[in-house]
Amino acid sequence: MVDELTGRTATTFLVGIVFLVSLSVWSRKRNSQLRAIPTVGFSDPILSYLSFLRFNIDGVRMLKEGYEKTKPGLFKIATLWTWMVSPTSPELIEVVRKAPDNVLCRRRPTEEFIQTDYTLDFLDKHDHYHGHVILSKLTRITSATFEDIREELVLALEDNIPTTGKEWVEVPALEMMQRVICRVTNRVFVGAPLCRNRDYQALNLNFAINVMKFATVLRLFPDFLKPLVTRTISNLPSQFRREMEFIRPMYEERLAKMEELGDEKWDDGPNDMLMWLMNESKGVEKSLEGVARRMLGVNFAAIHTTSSTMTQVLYRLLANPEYVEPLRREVEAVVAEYGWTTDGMDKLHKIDSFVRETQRLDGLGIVVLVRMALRPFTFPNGITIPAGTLVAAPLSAIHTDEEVYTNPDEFDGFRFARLRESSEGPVASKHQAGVTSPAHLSFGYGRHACPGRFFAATELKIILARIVTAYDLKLEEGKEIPHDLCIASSRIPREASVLFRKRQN
Ligand code: HEM
Repeated sequence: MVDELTGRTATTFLVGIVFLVSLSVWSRKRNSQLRAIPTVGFSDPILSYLSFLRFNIDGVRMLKEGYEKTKPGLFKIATLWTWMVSPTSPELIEVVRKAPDNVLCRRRPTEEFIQTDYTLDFLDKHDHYHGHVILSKLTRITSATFEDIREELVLALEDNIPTTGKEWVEVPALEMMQRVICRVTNRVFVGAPLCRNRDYQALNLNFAINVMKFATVLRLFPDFLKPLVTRTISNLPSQFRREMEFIRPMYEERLAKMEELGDEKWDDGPNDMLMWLMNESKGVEKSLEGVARRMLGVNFAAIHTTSSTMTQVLYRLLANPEYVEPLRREVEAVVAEYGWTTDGMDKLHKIDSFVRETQRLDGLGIVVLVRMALRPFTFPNGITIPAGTLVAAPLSAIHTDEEVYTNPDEFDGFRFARLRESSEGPVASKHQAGVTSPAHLSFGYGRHACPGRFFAATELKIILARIVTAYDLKLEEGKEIPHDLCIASSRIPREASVLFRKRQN
């Protein structure tokens, strides 16, 4: 028995050694091709794994170090299987932005991270038409849709912040924002009353969490086992079925009407995401199942991103309460002149700036424009990276570069409002929330920049405007805002209780 155990331990040990040696040989090879690029942490094939571990908890500092030492060049940091190469100048970022997808691919890193083949394969692989729908339809919010958003927001905040009289109520900020944003967003995706259905909201909120959990488990398995693991434990198919049941009545009614109209245009037809997807989808994607999956996918992209950002905005406001009064005054002056309208939203420069500044310093990730080289790629400085290398812009370092921003580490809520007022024409609009550039990358940059960014910016602004004008808010005595949780390249706000009451002055 003891002999058997010793034998088994020795075999495991031997397999481990062989594995590490092969890994080392293999990574030495990949390393040699990138020798010309300075490393943050260890360049040595084996020790570089220590740097990979460090990146998981200390990424912001490592990016800053690489950025400051190598600007305007390139630096690299070890990831588990490959190297991540980071461009540090606007010119190099432009080079990455312009590279075609068959050279620097956007889809491949996401495929690995979300395991899209087994979770959301329909979203990326076969047909990306929802991106066009988001950009062309969701961005152009009509005044009727804007009025719907406002109405839903007022009701959603009342339901989720149950204030009575002058009493303060304690609300978990992140959870509240998730519910509010899920409901408001779905007012535009499926309309009322479905957007108010708690089970429908829970399905859309949990779907994203379940995808991420399942992808984390799947990454532990070799490729050949993934189909089996998916068939055995994935709960995503049952969620697709539930989404189908929720939208079935609307889908079938609309389909019948569309068939009845034939080639004729449905002039006063519904104006929501469900309808846009039904109109734009083709072939199998037009089926109830195709549209239901796509609805879940669009919710996946929209809800947690916006609600985490809005939570960060709220935390910045709590940490800097001196902004509340000037924000209130701005909203009241604008609403008095334009009402709660899209035109009015465009005039909320301070609100806009506060959101953009929060995204500059907080945001949801510390790198962006993440691409994988599918073939060797040569930068203008002559350095070639081999296929399989990751490329990613060091967002957190760029956003805190003193050559780009004055007092870059200071939260200056009206920074972008001042920049906007001191410039004119198209240059002024560069500083608006939702607009991307090599200096402000929270929504990405270039042809793969977030297509939902203008909608997200509108939501964030109207929510902030409503909260400052309708509520007083503070933290409980002695409590502080928790720092965001930074793991590897992701950054998410933690939960905190916030005290709200109806506005008193
Ligand atoms: C504050 C909220 C949001 C943030 C911070 C955010 C951020 C991002 C970022 C950084 C990317 C990747 C860009 C790149 O790879 O270069 C992205 C992609 C994407 N986002 Fe957003 N997003 C937000 C809200 C939304 C909303 C509301 C929607 C939809 C309604 C949406 C839909 C998408 C889609 C479909 C993509 C993939 C685009 C492509 O591959 O071409 N996002 N987003």
